[in-house]
Amino acid sequence: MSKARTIYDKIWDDHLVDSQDDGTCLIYIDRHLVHEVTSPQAFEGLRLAGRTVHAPAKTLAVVDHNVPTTPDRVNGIKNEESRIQVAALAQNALDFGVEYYSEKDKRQGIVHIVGPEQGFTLPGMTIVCGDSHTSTHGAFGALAHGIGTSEVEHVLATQTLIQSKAKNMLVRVDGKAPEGVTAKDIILAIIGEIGTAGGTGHVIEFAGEAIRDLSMEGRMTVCNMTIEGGARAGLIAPDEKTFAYIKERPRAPKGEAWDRAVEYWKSLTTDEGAEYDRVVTLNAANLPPIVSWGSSPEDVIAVTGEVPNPDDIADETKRASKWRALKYMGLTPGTKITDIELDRVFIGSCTNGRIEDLRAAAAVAKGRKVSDRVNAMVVPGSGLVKEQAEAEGLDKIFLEAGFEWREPGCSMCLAMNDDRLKPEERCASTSNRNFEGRQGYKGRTHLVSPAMAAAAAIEGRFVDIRDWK
Ligand SMILES: CC(C)[C@H](C(=O)O)[C@@H](O)C(=O)O
Ligand code: SF4
Repeated sequence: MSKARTIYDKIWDDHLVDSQDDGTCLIYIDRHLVHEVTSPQAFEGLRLAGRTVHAPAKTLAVVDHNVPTTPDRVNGIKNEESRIQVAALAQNALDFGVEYYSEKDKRQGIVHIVGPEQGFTLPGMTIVCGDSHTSTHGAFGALAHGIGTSEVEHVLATQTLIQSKAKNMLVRVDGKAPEGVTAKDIILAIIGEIGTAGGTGHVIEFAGEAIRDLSMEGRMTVCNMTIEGGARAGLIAPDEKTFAYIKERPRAPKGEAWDRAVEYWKSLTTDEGAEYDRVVTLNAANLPPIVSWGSSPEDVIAVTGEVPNPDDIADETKRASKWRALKYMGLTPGTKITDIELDRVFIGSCTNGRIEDLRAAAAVAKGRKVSDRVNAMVVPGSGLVKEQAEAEGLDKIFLEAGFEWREPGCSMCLAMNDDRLKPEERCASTSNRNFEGRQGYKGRTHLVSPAMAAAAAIEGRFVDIRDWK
């Protein structure tokens, strides 16, 4: 009998083109997503070498990082650097015959939201993009990871990638998540547990009742932040929820091809008896809503908690780094999380910019008003998310409550456009990174779920969504 395999092993085996004695392998890439930040030199490389894109139909380009999110963007991008980068992608896509969604196309949005929406992302596939949060697509049981610009060029030219096989890690989240505890809280808790280097060298498979219970949107949130736990990729075995999400998407297989695909997708589960190199288990029933307090996604605490005291850390280097984080964040040990006041709230990003996230935030915002001290914005993850939200009247709820309602893009997740924090401004953000300067020079980011962010906008400080009426 052949060896029991994990879902990662299976996808890997199905894509292996060549393997050398030293472990260097060549794998076939099924899907390549391209955005404006990491692709210009790659296309330039092709041009210089006189090469073409090997499989244009397996490549999809979309602008997200640099596009402004104000409605006047249809009249042209004012910021010169952004304008040049966006124009370069448009030109490259045209020159190389790659499908391209511009800021004027309603299918445009954050690359990791667009792929699944279009049915471009499918189970069992290998998917790459010059972007670390490509791990998002693992929610569909695809092997998806970020690559560097020289690899983008390699994939464009050959539709293959040089890789070595990673180790297998299982993160099992048992139990039922309590009301008010979301996918975002689950993944923040996991990163808090394993640390930002915890997944290094591994592909993480997420399993367990709490993961199964998540919607596809929630699973994408979990896989999105796998990269913040240091892992190469994260994935979740596909199931009926996955198939239901994909069915009828523009690029999903149709008719007989659909039936054959589903049959294959059903085989993408980890075999009984397959071995993992590392196993971590958590119980979702014990999880609270979580807020990050520092400048690393592992710096997390329950909303009911207090800012920790770095002096309690034995390791000297770590202690110093956490003191630095507190100084940067303008916080003192012992401060109750619910006493932290906010200036800004950002609801959006490839972590939490999907329709379900906006629904959760709108449910909190409905009939309420954003605090006078807070400037809050909602940025749908794609034009289609925006359209759906507007059809449901969510835009009105947000606008009446005093939130700004924007056009799709990465926005204040990383401040590559005009959406950014001023120095020392404090923001509750549904994004995935709280590094120094991430949302603007000297800006202070607290990572939270969409409902927690919306409630913080209304109260002007963090509140425990579980007992907030
Ligand atoms: C700009 C891009 C290369 C980057 C990434 O790789 O993740 C960005 O999307 C981010 O979230 O920091
Ligand atoms: S939304 Fe943020 S994390 Fe996602 S791709 Fe854009 S910049 Fe990166």
